[in-house]
Amino acid sequence: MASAVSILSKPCTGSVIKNRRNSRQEFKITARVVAPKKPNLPELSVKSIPQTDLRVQEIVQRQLQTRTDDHSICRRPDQFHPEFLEDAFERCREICAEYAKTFYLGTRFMTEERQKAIWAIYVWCRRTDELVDGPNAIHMSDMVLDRWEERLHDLFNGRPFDMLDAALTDTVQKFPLDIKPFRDMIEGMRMDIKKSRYENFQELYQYCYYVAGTVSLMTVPVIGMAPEAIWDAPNTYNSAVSLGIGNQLTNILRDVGEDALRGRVYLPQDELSQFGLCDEDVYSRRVTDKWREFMKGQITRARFYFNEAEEGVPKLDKDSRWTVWSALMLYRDILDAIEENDYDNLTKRAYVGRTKKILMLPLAYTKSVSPSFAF
Ligand SMILES: CC(C)=CCC/C(C)=C/CC/C(C)=C/CC/C(C)=C/[C@@H]1[C@@H](COP(=O)(O)OP(=O)(O)O)[C@]1(C)CC/C=C(\C)CC/C=C(\C)CCC=C(C)C
Repeated sequence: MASAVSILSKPCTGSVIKNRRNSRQEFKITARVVAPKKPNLPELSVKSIPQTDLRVQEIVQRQLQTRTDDHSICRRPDQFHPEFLEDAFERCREICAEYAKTFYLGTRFMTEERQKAIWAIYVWCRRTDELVDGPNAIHMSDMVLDRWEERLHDLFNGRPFDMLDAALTDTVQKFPLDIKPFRDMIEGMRMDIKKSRYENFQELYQYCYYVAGTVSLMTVPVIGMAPEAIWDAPNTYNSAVSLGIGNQLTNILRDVGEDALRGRVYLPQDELSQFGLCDEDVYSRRVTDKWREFMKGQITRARFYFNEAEEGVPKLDKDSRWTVWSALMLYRDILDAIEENDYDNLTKRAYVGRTKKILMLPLAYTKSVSPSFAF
């Protein structure tokens, strides 16, 4: 994925931490991260593969290296009373179970420590999103986001503001999480309040990275990598970011009609006009042949990111692969559902039925253990 990678032209070395900071391993990165193969899109959309440098590899390198000294100050194992922490994680679990049933189900296949960490991350992401999308969004301003960012710094430095922040403080003390993806997500919220149109795919990609690619950078240190794949960490993180991008692009395609009701069009304006379309066509809610052709290209591109993501799953810790295959397949199926709706995402919301979701779980499990999907 061109935008999210910086080309690693020479090998570099360092120490890597797998989940727990005290289990370090030496690693050597020799991989050359290359721009992706172009998806088979109508010609007008191909040039939209982004080139923006989001400095993802800097985050990857930092996550792989020993935490810096300023983080060590907050490593006191007895910082929080165990009962307080238990309550904090229980609250995170409840929120995740209530608001994100599918994610919650996915986390149930993980170890207890990992589950708790993912719930804490989920809750932080949800609260961040609520600032701009929730009932108090009317009070949203740059100042509110600045204050939220200050709180983020505080919680990373062992000074949580409330119980839910404390769950994340405990998580960043146990797993090698970097603050940058969290700050980038806040940046995505800043972008969302300022912008309701995206000129081209590069701009849209940047938004998707901020609000979803960042989730991947937050979760990989928790779900862990296979020890034999550590040397390929940069490519694995790229695949992980692709999963976030694929998910967000899919969300956007699923929600075109709903977003339009809020005056938002998360589709590249230049591509709309290349297909002879404009905002008015979105607002009119009429599914025309032009719209169908346009949607085919958008769906192909979203699938391209899921295919990129697939390459990374076998490089994850074996205990996490089932969950990730499930997430990937569940979201990708939404694209099939849009096709099944004959590309009507203006008046209908595509969804994957319960039976299909349940049937998909053993398939995901088979992939997670099958040698043909092994690294
Ligand atoms: C089975 C299943 C779904 C498993 C869960 C996998 C998992 C650990 C996900 C992370 C959960 C998390 C911390 C979410 C944060 C909240 C957030 C911002 C979610 C956004 C998704 C859509 O949410 P929304 O509620 O708007 O959508 P619905 O209306 O409910 O459809 C996001 C768009 C982000 C999604 C991003 C990911 C799922 C990426 C997660 C990355 C990995 C698990 C690493 C994968 C690694 C490789 C190598 C492929």
